[in-house]
Amino acid sequence: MQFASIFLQTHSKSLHHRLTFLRRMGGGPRTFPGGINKWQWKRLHEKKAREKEMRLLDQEKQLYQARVRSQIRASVAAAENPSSRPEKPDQNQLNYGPMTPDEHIKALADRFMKEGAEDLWNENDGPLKAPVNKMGKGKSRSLDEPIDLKKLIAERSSSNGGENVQKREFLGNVGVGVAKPRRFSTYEHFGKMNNGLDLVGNCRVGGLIGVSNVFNSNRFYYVDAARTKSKRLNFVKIGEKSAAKGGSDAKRLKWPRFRGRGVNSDDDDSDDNDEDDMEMGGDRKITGSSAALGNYDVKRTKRVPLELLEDEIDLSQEVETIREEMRQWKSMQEEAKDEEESLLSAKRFDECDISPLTVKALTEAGYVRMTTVQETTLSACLEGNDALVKARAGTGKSIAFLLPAIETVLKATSKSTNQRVPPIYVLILCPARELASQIAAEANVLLKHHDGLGVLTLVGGTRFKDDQRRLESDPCHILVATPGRLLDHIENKSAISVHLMGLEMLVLDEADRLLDLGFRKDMEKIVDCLPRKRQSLLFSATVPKEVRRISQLVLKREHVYINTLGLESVETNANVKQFYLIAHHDQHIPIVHHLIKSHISQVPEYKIIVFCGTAMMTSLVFSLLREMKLNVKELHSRKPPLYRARVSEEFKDAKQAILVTSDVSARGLNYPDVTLVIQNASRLVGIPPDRGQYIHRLGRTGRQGKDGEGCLLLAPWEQFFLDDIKDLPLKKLPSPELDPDAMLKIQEKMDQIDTSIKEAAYHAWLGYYNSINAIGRDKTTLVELANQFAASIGLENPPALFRKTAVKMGLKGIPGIQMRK
Ligand SMILES: Nc1ncnc2c1ncn2[C@@H]1O[C@H](COP(=O)(O)OP(=O)(O)OP(=O)(O)O)[C@@H](O)[C@H]1O
Repeated sequence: MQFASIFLQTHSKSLHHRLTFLRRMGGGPRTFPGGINKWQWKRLHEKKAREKEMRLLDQEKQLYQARVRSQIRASVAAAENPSSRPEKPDQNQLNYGPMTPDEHIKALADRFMKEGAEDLWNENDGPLKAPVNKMGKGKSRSLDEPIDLKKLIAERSSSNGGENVQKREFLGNVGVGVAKPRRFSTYEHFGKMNNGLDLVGNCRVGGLIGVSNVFNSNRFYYVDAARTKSKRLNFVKIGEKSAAKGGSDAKRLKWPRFRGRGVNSDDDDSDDNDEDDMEMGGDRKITGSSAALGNYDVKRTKRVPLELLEDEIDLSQEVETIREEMRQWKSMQEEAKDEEESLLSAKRFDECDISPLTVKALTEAGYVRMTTVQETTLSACLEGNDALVKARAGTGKSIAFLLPAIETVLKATSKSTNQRVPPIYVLILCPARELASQIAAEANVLLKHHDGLGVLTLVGGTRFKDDQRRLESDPCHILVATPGRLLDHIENKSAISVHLMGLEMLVLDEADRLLDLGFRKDMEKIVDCLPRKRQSLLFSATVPKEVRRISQLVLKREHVYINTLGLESVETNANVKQFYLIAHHDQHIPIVHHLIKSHISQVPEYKIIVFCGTAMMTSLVFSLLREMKLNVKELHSRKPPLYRARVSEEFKDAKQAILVTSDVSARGLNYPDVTLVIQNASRLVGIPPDRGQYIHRLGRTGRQGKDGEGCLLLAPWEQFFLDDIKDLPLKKLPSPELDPDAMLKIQEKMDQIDTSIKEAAYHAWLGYYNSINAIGRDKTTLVELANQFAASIGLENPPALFRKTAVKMGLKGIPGIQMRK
């Protein structure tokens, strides 16, 4: 101890000197994390700052490209139809049309501008106002006329930039000929430089000071002051900059394009000379030094001149792509117009070879001219041919088969003598009760003046005995039935088989549905009981190849195939705008709610149908939307027949209503003036089982040439379905911004919904997804999906429930679940 104290006394002074010396020479104490010295620390952070800078430059480049594209788009669109789109759409309203240039740019900015670069975007951004109005001075430009971007830019510059250049307003501005000056930050500091120049400064990350007319000055300076925790501003004095370069504005700097950091190393030295001296308001001097450790990340990077960027982008290709898009959109619109025109043919009913009494009834019902499908099929059917007819939804197929059906009955009754059992001459089969009732109602309209001819329906949900009584007491010539109930009668040896002995014509409406696996067996049995000598007519909006093959089951070999669509055209109505939206499951219900609300706000006489995968899911979605105080009705197979009939009638007559329904309403039902069809919030609603069903569901809107909209909602893993409908003109919608309050409320309401409804929906969901085999396609296990689904509807203890359900349903071979023996 003593030795130590003597040593300290004698050496303390020199030790102190040595330590001091060491500190000076060695870069100070090791206070930086990781044991690195201050220079390493500085270099590390400079590197990070450079990387960040690169990212921002890249994002800005993409935004620039987007702006150029948008500019072209605006000019082409405006040239074609200056008033076609509003300049600034109402943000609260959902717009299903093509994005305006503004929306397009904003969407791109949202996509690219991440990581602290949000400030590069603000509301003043966006494309020019339709340039043709100013530039073309009223002249309209043709789509094919080449767009001279340079000229366009120069004209913009001269029209709005001249004054700015004189005044030298330093307003941030990126883009080609941007009409409005752009401010890049939410925090802006306006001041006057002591040389009299106006200045807009910036104290947020990504702040950018530019010159308002980029094509005259070519300079951008980047100032990042966010990391300097003090409120100090860091500006680059642009006036000095040009002086330092010894050049006027006319002299361009040869900066390389996005090379390395996007900064010309040649200019780095001169930048140092410029060191950030700037006076604001003539009395405040702001100084920043890049040599100071605290300011290591103060950047004064020159942005790449936009002219150079312009060279880099292959504009001709961009122009061509955009032109092509515009052409497609235009041709779609024209097609929609043609569609409306071509729906009705020139031929009138009174010119046809049909009973004058039928013509009278048609005229009274307001039908004077035939639709295309009616005109095309009538003569072939009257000649007695078997026919397979394909025509778009809502084009009048029902009357197309009812007219020859009535003629058949008239011919048959005129021939027949008094028979003990009055025969049914025409049997019309269709897949759903509501559709059967609708067809019967339409037939009654046409039979109005045909005394003694009658129509009857045989559908499920009614008492068997009642059917029998009606058949006996009220003999009919035309029977409209669903396959299940008709087969019940045939198998129970009711009088129906005898009535059907005299059958002359069999009609299958929605033939592809009746011949698919769900109904095939029933159909085979029914057809076996019918006389072979008959005429058969098959009608549908979709006729897949396999259905054509199976149609031999019903049709004669020498039948005619009438396709009113033409080979090239799509199966959906051109006047229906189709969109799809991909979003995670937990967002689906809020999105459905959002879509409905937006639509209601835009369309006063709205009529919306939301399609769900199963009856129980329909029930769940209905309960939730009702809790959200929406004017909803529910229609699915679990509801009693009278209730179904009432709801269907109410929705038909309603001016404002929302129908949440299962596929019982997907086909044939003619609800007038439906404005929007939503299919499908997959978790809770369910993607359509196939392409055909998508088309039929969509066909509930845009009927008789009217306008309509359809939105398909998919979960990310359900995107495979898009392959099945890739030939249809669907456009992708960006995910909407959901109202957090509404989301919260939906969550609350979901918690209030009865657990039994949720469990039933969950059970139905399992069966549904198992049946459409979605799991195999996506390699996602049903268990995972089931758990996600359960969580999204707030169902507790889903694994146990799943096991129970899986065992009950006999779901085998599903990855991720062990079946108990
Ligand atoms: N010649 C006509 N003139 C005017 N309207 C007609 C004519 N023919 C049918 N309509 C009307 O067109 C609408 C659609 O008819 P219909 O239900 O028969 O279409 P569809 O082709 O069978 O549709 P889906 O494929 O959905 O079953 C109905 O409201 C019907 O009254």
